Amino acid sequence: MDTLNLDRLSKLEGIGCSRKRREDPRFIQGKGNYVDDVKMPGMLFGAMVRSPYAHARILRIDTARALALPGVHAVLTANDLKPLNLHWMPTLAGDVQAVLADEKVSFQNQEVAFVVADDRYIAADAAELVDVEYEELPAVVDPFKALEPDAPVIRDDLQGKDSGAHGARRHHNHIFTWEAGDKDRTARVFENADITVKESMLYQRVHPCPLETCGCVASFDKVRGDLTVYITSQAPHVVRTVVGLLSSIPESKIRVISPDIGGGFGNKVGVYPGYVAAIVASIVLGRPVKWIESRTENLSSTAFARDYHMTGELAADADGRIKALRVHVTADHGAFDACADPTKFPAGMFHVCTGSYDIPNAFVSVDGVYTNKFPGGVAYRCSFRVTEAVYIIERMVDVLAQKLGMDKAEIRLKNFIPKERFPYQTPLGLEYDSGDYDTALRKVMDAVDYRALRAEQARRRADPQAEWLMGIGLCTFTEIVGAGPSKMCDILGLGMFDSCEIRVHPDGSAIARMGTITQGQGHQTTYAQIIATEAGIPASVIEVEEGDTSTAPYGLGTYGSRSTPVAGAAIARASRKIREKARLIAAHLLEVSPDDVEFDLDRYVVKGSPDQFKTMKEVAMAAYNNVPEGMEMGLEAVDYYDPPNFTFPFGAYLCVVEVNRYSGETRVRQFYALDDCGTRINPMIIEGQVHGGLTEGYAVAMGQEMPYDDAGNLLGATLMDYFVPTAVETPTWQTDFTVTPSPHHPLGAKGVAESPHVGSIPCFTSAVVDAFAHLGVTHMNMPHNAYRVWRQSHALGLDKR
Ligand code: PCD
Ligand SMILES: [Cu+]
Repeated sequence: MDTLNLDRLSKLEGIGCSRKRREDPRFIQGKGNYVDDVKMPGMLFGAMVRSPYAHARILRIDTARALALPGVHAVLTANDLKPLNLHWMPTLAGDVQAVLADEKVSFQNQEVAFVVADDRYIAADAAELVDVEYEELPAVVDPFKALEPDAPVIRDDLQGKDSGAHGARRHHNHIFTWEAGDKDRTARVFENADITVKESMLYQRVHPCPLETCGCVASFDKVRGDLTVYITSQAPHVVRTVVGLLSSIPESKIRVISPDIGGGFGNKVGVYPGYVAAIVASIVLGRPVKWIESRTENLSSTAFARDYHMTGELAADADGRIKALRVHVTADHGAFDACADPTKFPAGMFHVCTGSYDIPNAFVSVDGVYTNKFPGGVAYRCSFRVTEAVYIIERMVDVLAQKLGMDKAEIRLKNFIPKERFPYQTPLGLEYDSGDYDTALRKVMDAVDYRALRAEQARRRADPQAEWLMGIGLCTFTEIVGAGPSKMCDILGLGMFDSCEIRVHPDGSAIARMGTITQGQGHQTTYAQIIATEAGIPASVIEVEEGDTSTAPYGLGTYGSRSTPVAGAAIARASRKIREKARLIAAHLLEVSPDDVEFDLDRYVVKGSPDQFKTMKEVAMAAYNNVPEGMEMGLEAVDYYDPPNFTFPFGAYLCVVEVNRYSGETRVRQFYALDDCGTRINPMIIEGQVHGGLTEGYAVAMGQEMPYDDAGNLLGATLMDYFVPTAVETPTWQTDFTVTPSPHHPLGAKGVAESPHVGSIPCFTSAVVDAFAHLGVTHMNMPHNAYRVWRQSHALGLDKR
């Protein structure tokens, strides 16, 4: 391209450009607008009264003392919600959840009553004046114990129901059994295999812990009958539909606005009791009501992640060819099944657990179980149980390599799905769109000099005095993102498409609106880049707006790295519709046939005579005064995109750790992350997303957990206990990429934001275990904090001086 064209190209700041983030100037100046910044005239504040017990009968609630406190306007309990039929609400998983506890509580910090007062302080004081009399019941926090015959009944409301939203229930605390694959054939392969390995592991309960906690401001206008809800939600349209269904207010009278969001990470997909309570309070009192969670409320009641007890088995030939995979999961869902998954998949996309490998036979089953823990099961930087799936397969491949005495990299290279085999049908029912795993892993091995690392490790292992043990971890993962094809994926019956609407103004600038909502990812920056390339409008004059249901087209929201695969495609297609109409207008202006005009970056050129052209800016003006005979005025387009399949980003990660045999301290010496997300829209944003995902992966692998005591007390729901790494703890990341475009996405782009989280977690475990692997250790459960790692060292006698 000559310099003139390069100049025009760079002015567009389109796909592939590391354009600076449009949203940052307001964030770094403290000018963001979050839910807690919303202030309305006459606004009241709500606070929750919560249960101190994990399991108890409620004998009596006395609100008199609270109501007597000056400044208190109302105290809502289940009894107030009953006439409205709102004391229970449906969950995304087809279960129901108590909004305010009805007769009994089933987890610690469960919502019992909602106090509304003039300000936060009065509300908090009044919450302490609500007298609740409990009769404590035995609690169960272990899903295996919950399935014992005489285990306490957690859900009285389900007694006698032998089936639920996902089929048969075989015990009063059993929720569902979900299966995929061929059980009998897989069993036969295991019986006849040369080698089999088996390992059980816990992917511990964690919490997404966004910086901004959950909250909303509900405002019901009694005169007009309109309900406006400002909410920190990853799916504002879905919230509008749910609120409409629950309240019988028509959706046309409900406006849901997600303003700036201080991180979502799956925590802000669901509808929580606090939202319902604030909305009801606003309707009852006719005044705006704000409810904002405290940190402890966030960490103990809205949406945990993981809590998967997994057993994996692999069958292989003596030379290391994998023949079959079998996995069983006991999934602890807490007291209500509120997992945020597409309706048909109670274990999300767990069946991506055959990973990057060509495994001919597989069978997976998942049992969901109730315990006295808070509900959730959200996709914490993971597209619905994908991180659990990647964890089990990556761990099992390591375990198999160990049993065979093979190198971890070698066994992977031997079993990868070859790139010629895509689209690839997995034995668990998915079709991978594209991949090139071999190239990715080899690139990483070269970049880090894998052989030299192994040689260094061998020397270290041979030295009995070495204080620091060296471990090398590998992970070659396949993600599944972009939920999803409506034939497979829906939420409450709504297909998981997404949308884009673009309006080009007479001066050539534009506004674009989508059904997704950024929580920090930078959509305002990257979406404009797609339009720039596809419609020839400079990104700098495109406003991107999301999150207001009164202006944005309906969409299912942002989670599961679905924005690029789904909304990104809608944006490309809407832009192409604009481009097509613009071409007809340009031809009209140039007085030639439309077939003789072609699109060139930012203009329409008469084929063969580059001097004859109309710029997109000129066309935009003409769209409002001079269009071809019979054409409608204006220049706008809408697109609703229902993807034909998911996209399957992948990556190869390597981690080197140093483990102190005396203290258990683990230092990450090197972390090399190669990601392939197909076509890259903004390389700088991708790198930032990868850094963020790796840091959250480090958090989960090395420190995050939500432990309970036997009475069901959550130990440590504060940031004193719950590990959120700062710049001090965070290792240095090295990033790299390959580009394998998705064949079915209009831009070839796949999601990227979750991959680093999903891929890094097993990589850290792989590295820590590897430090002890020569002594026969095959697995260590997370989190790999110093105490737990020291215990391993101690068990092997390594900590003796
Ligand atoms: N190829 C490509 C891809 C992508 N990109 C970019 O990057 C980003 C991202 O993307 P994605 O992957 O598509 O994704 P989304 O959908 O957008 O998002 C979501 C994600 O995102 C992440 N990241 C982040 N960041 C921030 N800052 N914040 C937040 O919150 C967050 N979150 C997280 C999570 S968790 Mo879930 O919800 O759990 O499921 S899911 C998730 C954006 O901006 C885009 O545009 C590009 O450029 N290229
Ligand atoms: Cu997940």
